[in-house]
Amino acid sequence: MGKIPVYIISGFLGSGKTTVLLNMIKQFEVNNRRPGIILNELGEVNVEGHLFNKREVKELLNGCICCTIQDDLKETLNYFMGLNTVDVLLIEGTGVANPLEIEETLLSPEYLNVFELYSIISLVDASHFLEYQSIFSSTSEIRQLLKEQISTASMVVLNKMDLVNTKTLGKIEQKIEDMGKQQVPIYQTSFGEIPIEELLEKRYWVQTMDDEIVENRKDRHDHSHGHDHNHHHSTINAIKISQFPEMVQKELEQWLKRLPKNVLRGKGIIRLVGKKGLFQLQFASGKVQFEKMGDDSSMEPTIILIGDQLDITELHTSFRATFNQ
Ligand SMILES: Nc1nc2c(ncn2[C@@H]2O[C@H](COP(=O)(O)OP(=O)(O)OP(=O)(O)O)[C@@H](O)[C@H]2O)c(=O)[nH]1
Repeated sequence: MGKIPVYIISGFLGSGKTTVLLNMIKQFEVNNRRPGIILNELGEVNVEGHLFNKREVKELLNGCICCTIQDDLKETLNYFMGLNTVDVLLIEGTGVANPLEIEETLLSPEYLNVFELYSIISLVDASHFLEYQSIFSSTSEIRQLLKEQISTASMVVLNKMDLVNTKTLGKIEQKIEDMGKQQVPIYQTSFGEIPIEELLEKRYWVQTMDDEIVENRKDRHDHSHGHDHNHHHSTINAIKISQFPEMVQKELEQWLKRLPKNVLRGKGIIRLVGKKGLFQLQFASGKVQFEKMGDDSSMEPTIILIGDQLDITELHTSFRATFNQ
């Protein structure tokens, strides 16, 4: 059996990684290929797990595979190695992962003969890119992390183009160019709709010379030794809100939109007053979405908020005050 191709899907919180991942999975299944999926979430539960029902999924929760739970990543890779039923592996990092550490794990000797990294696909939320890059509205850690997610990419996907105008696009392109990304393809899209052959193309190459790994991009060489990575996302945290009754849709929407700016992302499973069943909640790029889940869903209502130095007490108090908890 040949090596198992691996795709890493990176990109900041809410940029569209899961959207692209689901497109890729569908495509593999149409072609009778059996994808293994590794999902990593900062929160202690994955409220999107149901999107991957009946698939070979491993969830790594409550930390980032690029640092605090890197051993879990190795364990999971070992699991897929032993399975023999998976012929492609898709890894979605948390929105604050630096793909470099995942890449390095894959390049370590125990995995090099089993897995073959095909591409690091980096999603960029075009509607928030300039804001996240601005020293006035973002922290240096977030700016650095975004830069790393882009600079490690084999392919950049500029997503959420439906939310930006031409002038903004020009500024984004200039910024990405300033980051030295002229040499990799940059696709502009909405809802991650990129021709599948572009997504799946092998864009990452490793040569082995005298047992020494030489990466395809020399500009990153200093990263591959010394292992002195800065975990720029150390101030990012996630909080879980649970055990709450049905919510009034409008009230929840208003509460989310009024949250402090350091709340960068929200997702959850909720019940809505006057509506049957469970709903998937998405809060990203300042927009709130609700989607009805299947009637067989039986998860406990939960909301996960992710952001930069979130104040748990403040957010819980605000939640309780707004929803009379
Ligand atoms: N308007 C707009 N919304 C989008 C687009 N792509 C994705 N979304 C929405 O943005 C939200 C976040 O998308 P996801 O695919 O979950 O993003 P993610 O990168 O996996 O998010 P994290 O889980 O935070 O890492 C969802 O509500 C999507 O439906 C787009 O191109 N335009």
